[in-house]
Amino acid sequence: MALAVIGDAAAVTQLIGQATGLIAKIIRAVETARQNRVECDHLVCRVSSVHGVVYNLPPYQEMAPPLKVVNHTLEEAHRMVIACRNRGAASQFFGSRRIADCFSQINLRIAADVVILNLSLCSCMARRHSNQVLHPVPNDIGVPTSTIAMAPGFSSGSLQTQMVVSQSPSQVSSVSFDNPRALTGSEIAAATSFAVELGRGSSGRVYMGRLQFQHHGTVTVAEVAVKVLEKHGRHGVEDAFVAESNILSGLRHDHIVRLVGWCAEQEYRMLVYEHMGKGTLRDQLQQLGGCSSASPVTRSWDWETRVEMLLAVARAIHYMHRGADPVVIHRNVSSSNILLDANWTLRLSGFGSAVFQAAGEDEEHGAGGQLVEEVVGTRGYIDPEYNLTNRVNPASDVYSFGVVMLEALTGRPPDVYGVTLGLLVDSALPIIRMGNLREVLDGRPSPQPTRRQLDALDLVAHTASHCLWPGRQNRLPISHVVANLQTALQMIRSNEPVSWARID
Ligand SMILES: Nc1ncnc2c1ncn2[C@@H]1O[C@H](COP(=O)(O)OP(=O)(O)OP(=O)(O)O)[C@@H](O)[C@H]1O
Repeated sequence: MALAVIGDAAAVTQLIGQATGLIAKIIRAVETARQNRVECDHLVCRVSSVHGVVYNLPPYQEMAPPLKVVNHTLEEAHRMVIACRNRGAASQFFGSRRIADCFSQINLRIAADVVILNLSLCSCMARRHSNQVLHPVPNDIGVPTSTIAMAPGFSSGSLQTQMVVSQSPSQVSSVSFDNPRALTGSEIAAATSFAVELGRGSSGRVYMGRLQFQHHGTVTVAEVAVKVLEKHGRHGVEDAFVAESNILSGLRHDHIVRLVGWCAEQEYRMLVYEHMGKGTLRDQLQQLGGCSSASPVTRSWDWETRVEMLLAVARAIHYMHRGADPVVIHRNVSSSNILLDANWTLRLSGFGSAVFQAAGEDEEHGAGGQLVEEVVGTRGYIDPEYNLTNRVNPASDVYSFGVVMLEALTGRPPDVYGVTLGLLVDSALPIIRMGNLREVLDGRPSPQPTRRQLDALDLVAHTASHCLWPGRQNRLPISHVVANLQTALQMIRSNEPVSWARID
């Protein structure tokens, strides 16, 4: 009898738990549905403001590229609104979280497009008044009187700027890699028309430009990449800007991308880097982008080249962890953040999520790590321990680099493998750990690898496997990774047998 009463009580407690869970779910869904309406209202506001800007644009040919991007985004916004209007109330309610995300994404994209439209106009005007200097300046009421008529409802906190044309001759002083410096809006406007997009990342879009460089007294004009930071999800523009300008301007290494300067005028935050003309390591491994059949890398994209490139990245990471003061943790090492310049020199980039190691956190592979507010990084590369605990340390970069090594060995992307969707680490690593490297080895560099190549690649695979332990105290220190890759390269290059010891 007593047992039956206890049984009934447990069942009732379970039902109460279920009911409160459901109530919480419903409240959350109603809140999201309400938020959707707010996002929808924002969309209407943004779209009408874009209308105001676009309607009054001068019909300059240079404005075509940013206008095409705006039109593309507007078409998507239109499709979304139609889809949303045609969905039944019930399906809107149940899919409300997804709808909220889509609306907020499209709002951010429209905002970013308008920034680019304004910057392009600044740049275009600067070119048309080549002996005049243009400064984007804030306007009390946000209405740019001279060039762009404002849409009703735009406030001074909006993305609009006013063009002020001063009569002094345009004087863009040179830049140098040795001394990255603050650049003015007019210098950026003279450097790029924002017409050629080089790529997009989680913190912004990157455009082609040209700047005058000074090196040992010689002045040359060279291509640069201008990144316009934009608000994206929870990542603040300011955080990415401060991280990248502060951290990158202090780093000097042959295999780390070089910052030329930065611009922080009003709401604009821009970073200027040397131009890396041959795309990303990911593109190269996938034979995309700048990887034409005529490319020397494609033709000689053999095992020696791959190991050489891995060694270059490992040296860059070693410098951040052991040579830089304070130590820098990149937090987003991936093959898309490894870029190649016109001479095929490889450099690590994407420092928007990097952090300085906090004082006292000097254990490279300790169980701890510094607590960060948000886990950032790229799917497929994130250290599982950091993902679980929000604590990051240099061993998190070692893990991500382990994934890059797997990509170089298998030629596969980090998050799709074979017929099933999944992470490369989960599918390829167990095979490698069972000693069957050849089953997953990329066949493109050499269909029949030599004995010496196989031995060297075995060492690379062994090293990758020791970077990829879930527990960070078991992972190899980056100095051991560098030593093993050096040995592997020596083995591939040498005609003589190389005596070597792998370092675990
Ligand atoms: N210096 C450069 N030269 C040429 N192209 C570049 C350069 N920097 C970035 N890009 C291109 O722009 C893309 C995005 O850049 P980047 O990775 O720096 O952006 P991000 O917002 O920091 O990205 P994430 O944080 O997602 O790594 C790159 O994948 C590359 O295609």
